[in-house]
Amino acid sequence: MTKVLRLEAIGRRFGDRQVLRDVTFDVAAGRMTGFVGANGAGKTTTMRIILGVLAPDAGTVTWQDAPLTREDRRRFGYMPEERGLYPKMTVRDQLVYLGRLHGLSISAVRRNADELLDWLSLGARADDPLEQLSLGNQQRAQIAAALVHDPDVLVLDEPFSGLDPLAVDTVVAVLRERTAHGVPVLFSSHQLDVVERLCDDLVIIADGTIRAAGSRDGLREAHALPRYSLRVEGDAGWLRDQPGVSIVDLDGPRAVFDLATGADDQEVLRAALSRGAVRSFGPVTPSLAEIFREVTR
Ligand SMILES: Nc1ncnc2c1ncn2[C@@H]1O[C@H](COP(=O)(O)OP(=O)(O)OP(=O)(O)O)[C@@H](O)[C@H]1O
Repeated sequence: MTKVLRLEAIGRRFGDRQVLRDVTFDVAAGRMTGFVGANGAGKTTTMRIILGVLAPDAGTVTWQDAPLTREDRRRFGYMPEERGLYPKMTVRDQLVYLGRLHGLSISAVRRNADELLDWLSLGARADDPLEQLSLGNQQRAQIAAALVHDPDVLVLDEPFSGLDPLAVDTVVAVLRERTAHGVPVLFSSHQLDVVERLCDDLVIIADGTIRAAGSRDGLREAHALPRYSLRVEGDAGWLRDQPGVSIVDLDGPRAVFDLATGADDQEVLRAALSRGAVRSFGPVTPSLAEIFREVTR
């Protein structure tokens, strides 16, 4: 039995619009899986199908190799796009209420709620109604709500939107603690820099189809170009005449260039050293933004 949440060949249409087509990917135990795509690509629809809020027209979602049951889904933590806490209820009361709804004992749920609120730096606001909190703090409360019942699987729709960089780090620490206990975490985000920094695995969706899925580092390698960056002491203009080199960007001592197939990177390095000091030289790995542009073109 593998602790994997698996989507296989999921299809969904709204009216005559096919919004998901053959959506297949895994969210593995103990991994943070970033789910990225443009507006309307199908992320929220996919997450709603995982949670059973919406039924697929085709395909299956399995957890630990078996089709998802209502009981499994009770053990999932979900942060929906439309949020959905009660504005007039205090933060702590809603967490306790939600934890009880998921079947936790009152003592367990109080303990979890207080721990999460502390961890998310919301302890001082625990007895305030949600509507009196800043938007960023309301967002933290939503995250606490998704986590309060110690879920087996976490599905979070845009958990980092509206958070400042420090708050992002706080939330990441809380999620990492969950993955360290083997929980699979699927989160959607528009912030490619944030996803790049903190996901282990990546799923890229465009127009309802999966364009790339796999480990972040594996995808980077798979999409790597024979591209290099070089910084020398003097002017790097000589690179223009170096065999096999095509310049991508040249700015005084700094250059980014592609190497033709078969050209030797060490040859370029030796050429640089023969002209003076070399401050840095190495391959350039593509950023997530570049991979995203390439696979969604
Ligand atoms: N209930 C619905 N009825 C009709 N069309 C819908 C419905 N829900 C979603 N759609 C359409 O399905 C497509 C996918 O929407 P979805 O919300 O899943 O995208 P998303 O990737 O989450 O986008 P965003 O990043 O903007 O939240 C969109 O074209 C959307 O208009």
